[in-house]
Amino acid sequence: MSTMLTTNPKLILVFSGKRKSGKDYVTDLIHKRLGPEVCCILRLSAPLKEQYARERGLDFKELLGSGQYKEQYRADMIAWGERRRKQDPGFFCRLAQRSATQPVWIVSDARRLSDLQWFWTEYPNQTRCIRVEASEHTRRQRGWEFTSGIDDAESECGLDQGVDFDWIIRNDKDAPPLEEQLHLLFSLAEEKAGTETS
Ligand SMILES: Nc1ncnc2c1ncn2[C@@H]1O[C@H](COP(=O)(O)OP(=O)(O)OP(=O)(O)O)[C@@H](O)[C@H]1O
Ligand SMILES: C[C@@](O)(CCOP(=O)(O)O)CC(=O)O
Repeated sequence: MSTMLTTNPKLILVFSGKRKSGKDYVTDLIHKRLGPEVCCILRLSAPLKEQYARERGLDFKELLGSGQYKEQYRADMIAWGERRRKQDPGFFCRLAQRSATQPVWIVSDARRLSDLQWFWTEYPNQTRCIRVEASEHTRRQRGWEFTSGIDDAESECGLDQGVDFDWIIRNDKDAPPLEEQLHLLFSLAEEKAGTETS
């Protein structure tokens, strides 16, 4: 199925990282800094969770949150999503970008090579890939617990090898401040969006 691209972004920042590494925290920080006129956050999991919640009568907003509610359904959501991706790898990417009109897109939750490949194929000049990293100790402090069948499966490990990330962001207490690590990314986004202040 050919992709009807609704707009032509200047820059697409595709984030990935393990559970509780801080993908949402870091992308929310970037969104606040650049502002809603310049950038929007695309969550590949949002259209998945919306349809999954509708089919099962669950709370969509809770599934989008960072609490324990979504963890009860994670394994089943992963399986549900993988069945859709098997038929059409770009299914959730297309849905997530359908109403994006800002010049800078932040994709907060890529998890598979097929996610990256979709953006590299559709937007080869605009796409940059960023990995958010945090130690297991830090992640546990944020509420993560290793779960067999999830943390050793594609949803969490699909981008562990074979990706030459443009940036690695370390989101631990002993890492440099996020604003410092994100400085060049902010500059690139402001340049691409034509909002840089001299
Ligand atoms: N640098 C930070 N300082 C303070 N709190 C943080 C930081 N990074 C993450 N957190 C907190 O840790 C928790 C997990 O972060 P976040 O939800 O961004 O992780 P995630 O990678 O999106 O996880 P998931 O894949 O489970 O959605 C949140 O409560 C978030 O507010
Ligand atoms: C089902 C899934 O989309 C859940 C993601 O939830 P979250 O980004 O961790 O809040 C993960 C996946 O698609 O493998």
